[in-house]
Amino acid sequence: MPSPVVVFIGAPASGKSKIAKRVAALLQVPRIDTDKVVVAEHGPIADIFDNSGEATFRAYERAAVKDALQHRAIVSLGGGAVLDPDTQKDLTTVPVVLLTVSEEAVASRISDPKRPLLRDGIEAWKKLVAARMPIYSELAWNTFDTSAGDLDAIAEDIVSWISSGTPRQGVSS
Ligand SMILES: Nc1ncnc2c1ncn2[C@@H]1O[C@H](COP(=O)(O)OP(=O)(O)O)[C@@H](O)[C@H]1O
Ligand SMILES: O=C(O)C1=C[C@@H](OP(=O)(O)O)[C@@H](O)[C@H](O)C1
Ligand SMILES: [Mg+2]
Repeated sequence: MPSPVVVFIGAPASGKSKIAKRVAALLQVPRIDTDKVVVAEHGPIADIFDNSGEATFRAYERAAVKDALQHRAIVSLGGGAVLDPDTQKDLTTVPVVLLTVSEEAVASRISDPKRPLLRDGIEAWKKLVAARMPIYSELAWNTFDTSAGDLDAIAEDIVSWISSGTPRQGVSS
């Protein structure tokens, strides 16, 4: 069965969707963003949370992740997708890139109302990230920080790592 070239995980607004798009373009491989799949199938994420609740969103998300992981693609997950135990299990066998971002750098990126879990702003982001970091770190084969530097340069660094055979480097401090 085909499997992803690389899967992006990490905090909301760490740059997963944007960087995955650039990496896919550089490598000329299809890109699948699981949030985009959920939106195409079920409508805006904020509406799903408001009308049906987070559990329903997570079920839609898990279905999108399960399908995405069966394609040879660059895959970007939503920040909370790794909370699902089956997704954690699935991610043990594919190259996983963790994107990180500092609290200072992310502050200006999270005003977008599309993320219902961040309606309380930076404090909500900090809590989410602190709770999830053990899972992110456990799954990551390599980590790239997006706090500084432009998106194209970060994407090029990630492509170099992929081209070198995705060696496991763990989480940089
Ligand atoms: N290195 C960066 N420099 C500047 N802006 C960035 C950088 N990385 C991400 N962003 C911005 O942060 C926002 C969130 O990016 P996105 O790819 O949607 O993150 P995620 O998918 O991780 O939530 C976007 O507006 C994007 O342009
Ligand atoms: O962190 C989360 O739980 C979420 C992150 C979002 O994706 P991004 O990480 O791409 O912003 C999106 O899946 C949803 O709003 C929930
Ligand atoms: Mg995204």
